Amino acid sequence: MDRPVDHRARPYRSVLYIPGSKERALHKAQSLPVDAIIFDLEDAVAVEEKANARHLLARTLAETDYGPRAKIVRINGFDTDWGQADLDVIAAARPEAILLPKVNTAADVETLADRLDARPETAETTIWTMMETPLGMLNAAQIAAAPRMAGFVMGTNDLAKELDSRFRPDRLPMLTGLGLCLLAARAHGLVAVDGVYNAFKDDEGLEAECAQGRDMGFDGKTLIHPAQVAIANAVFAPSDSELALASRQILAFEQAAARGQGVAVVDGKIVENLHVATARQLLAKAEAIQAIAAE
Ligand SMILES: CC(C)(COP(=O)(O)OP(=O)(O)OC[C@H]1O[C@@H](n2cnc3c(N)ncnc32)[C@H](O)[C@@H]1OP(=O)(O)O)[C@@H](O)C(=O)NCCC(=O)NCCSC(=O)C[C@H](O)C(=O)O
Ligand SMILES: [Mg+2]
Repeated sequence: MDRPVDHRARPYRSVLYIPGSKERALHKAQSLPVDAIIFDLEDAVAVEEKANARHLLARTLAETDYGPRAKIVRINGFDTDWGQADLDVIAAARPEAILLPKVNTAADVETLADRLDARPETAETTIWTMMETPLGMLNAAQIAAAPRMAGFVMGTNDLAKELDSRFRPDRLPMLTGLGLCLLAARAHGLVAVDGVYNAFKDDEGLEAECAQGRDMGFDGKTLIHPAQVAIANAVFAPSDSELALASRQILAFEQAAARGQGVAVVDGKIVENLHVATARQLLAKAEAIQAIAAE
């Protein structure tokens, strides 16, 4: 039997949006140390630029080597005038993943999956969804289980609009929705990336929001400007002290196991096999980050 694909095997600490209409930014991304790029044809592209942007993006994807960065294309929804044309043009570039905005139900994903199934060039393309509507968040578990699903991206701007909530540094109005999506993502083995921090010159605010997202369990943060990349990469990478502790936990547990015991104690805290699994996961993540840095 085939082993299930581990969508979280590669890092997604920094996921940068680039408007598909901005040629200079599309080229700049080749030199930025991001883990993934979302090439955007939706909200970052003005209506009058939609057609040009999709052709510019298809050409750029065909001609440009983005190295180890994961490449995700956000198309417009199929309930707009542009969604189907976006897919028709972008499919030829064999995108790794298509990101569908404003998804409300698993049926939205199935519609896209059927259209991908119908084209040989998108046989390997996975689906990511923007989680940004109240209905979508309430249906997160069914959406996560839909065909070809590989990742969730939180759309906190749209969610704030829909909730009519105010910006708060602690993101209290968002936490229920973010938590529902994280539960669904983890239940179905998906990547989960946190929403953007709009004030792209406020490093302190960004760092605090990244730390909150990391504490909650997100894999990384979506970003809107290159100046945000270093902070997200640092906050979502395992720290030196976390790695040292993980190594000590594994060693202590192995030594305890050799003595026939199922529990070790490190720094006054118990270490059981589940903690060892987390420690191994952390070391694997650090290795994956090193591997893409070396490419
Ligand atoms: C926010 C910006 C409009 C600022 O643009 P600009 O004033 O041009 O920035 P700079 O002059 O500081 O740019 C310096 C250089 O960096 C390049 N650049 C800028 N932004 C990007 C980027 N995103 N990716 C790659 N490169 C970028 C510039 O080209 C300059 O390069 P160079 O001249 O060679 O030095 C702008 O940053 C921007 O448009 N950001 C993206 C906005 C966006 O994508 N928005 C949509 C996604 S957010 C969203 O929709 C979330 C979700 O749906 C929700 O609901 O929450
Ligand atoms: Mg949005």
